[in-house]
Amino acid sequence: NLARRDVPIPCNAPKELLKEKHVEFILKCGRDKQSYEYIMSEYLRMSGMYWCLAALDVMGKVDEADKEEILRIIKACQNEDGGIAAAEQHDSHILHTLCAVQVLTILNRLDIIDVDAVVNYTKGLQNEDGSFCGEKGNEIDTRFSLCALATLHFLDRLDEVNVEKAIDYVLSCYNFDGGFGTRPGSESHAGQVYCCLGVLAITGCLEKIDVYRTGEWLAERQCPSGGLCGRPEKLPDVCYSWWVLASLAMIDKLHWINRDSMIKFILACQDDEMGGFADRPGDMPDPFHTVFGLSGLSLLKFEGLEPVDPVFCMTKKAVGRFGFM
Ligand SMILES: COc1ccc(S(=O)(=O)N2Cc3cc(-c4ccc(C=O)o4)ccc3N(Cc3cncn3C)C[C@H]2Cc2ccc(O)cc2)cc1
Ligand SMILES: [Zn+2]
Repeated sequence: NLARRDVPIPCNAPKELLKEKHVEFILKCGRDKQSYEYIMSEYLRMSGMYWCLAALDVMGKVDEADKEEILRIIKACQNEDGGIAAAEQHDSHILHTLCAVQVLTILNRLDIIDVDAVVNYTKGLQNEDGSFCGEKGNEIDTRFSLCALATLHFLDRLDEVNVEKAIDYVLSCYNFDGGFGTRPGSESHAGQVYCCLGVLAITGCLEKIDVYRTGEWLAERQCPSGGLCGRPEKLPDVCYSWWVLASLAMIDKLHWINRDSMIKFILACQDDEMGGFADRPGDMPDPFHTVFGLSGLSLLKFEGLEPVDPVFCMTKKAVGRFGFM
């Protein structure tokens, strides 16, 4: 049917932030190492650590994390090629390399890894046309351009790759509708818009696109429920809230979204028993949707949360660790 698919918000959905429950939910995720979820999510471990730590940081509770255990795992996950893997004995990947660098930036402990080796690994992923692979010789995706440039940004080593070509490649993925896709000519998707705007924000080139056109494409993602979806006809999902809100914040068009209905949708995605956020009201919560729900609320200036940086989905405090910011 032509009516945009949407999700009803149950009348008994949570209407306030259940902060203490979310802290408990996140701390439990890393504690029970025998649980089915923990073992099955090994391929996500490094990313999961970032999603959990970033969620604690937005809530001002980083000190509750087991820092020594986190540092031990990250040290054990740096491979010979300089990259960092999801877990021990896994292959390096730029997604997990960035997550590890983000965790170490939040903890201010970049000293525990071989930074030069990480830079060398990341450089090796750039192709002739300026694009990046996620791992050597594998698929190309604008997501990996953001991961590579964000990694080098935190290591203050952006000059080690061809930034001009990286920008040209991202601009070659800019679509007529104001969105961005995974590769030139690919369909616009909120996640790719977020990654491509992130590359342009890190390199100070946001003026190279039509921010009004892109702002319109982003604002059109809001559904009657207040939720945001990644593409037309997709159901709203709290992680899309982050991709769209962070993208709007980067181009200073956050006010183009209805703030009240957006907050109502995100709060409705909380699980009032276990804590945590699900992708939409009533589904199972997970750390991924929890960090993006909390960070989306923070961008909307919801009280009781630390201000976050829209490009990196980390607190401004953690990102501003460097003098040069
Ligand atoms: C449970 O099914 C999935 C599906 C995809 C993935 S993913 O790694 O390719 N990824 C991130 C992602 C993570 C979770 C999740 C569950 C438990 C944990 C523990 O920390 O994390 C759940 C979903 C998810 N997806 C899939 C998704 C989210 N909303 C709708 N969907 C279909 C996103 C997916 C891609 C991704 C996005 C951002 C990013 O930084 C990394 C990966 C992971 C689990
Ligand atoms: Zn989602």
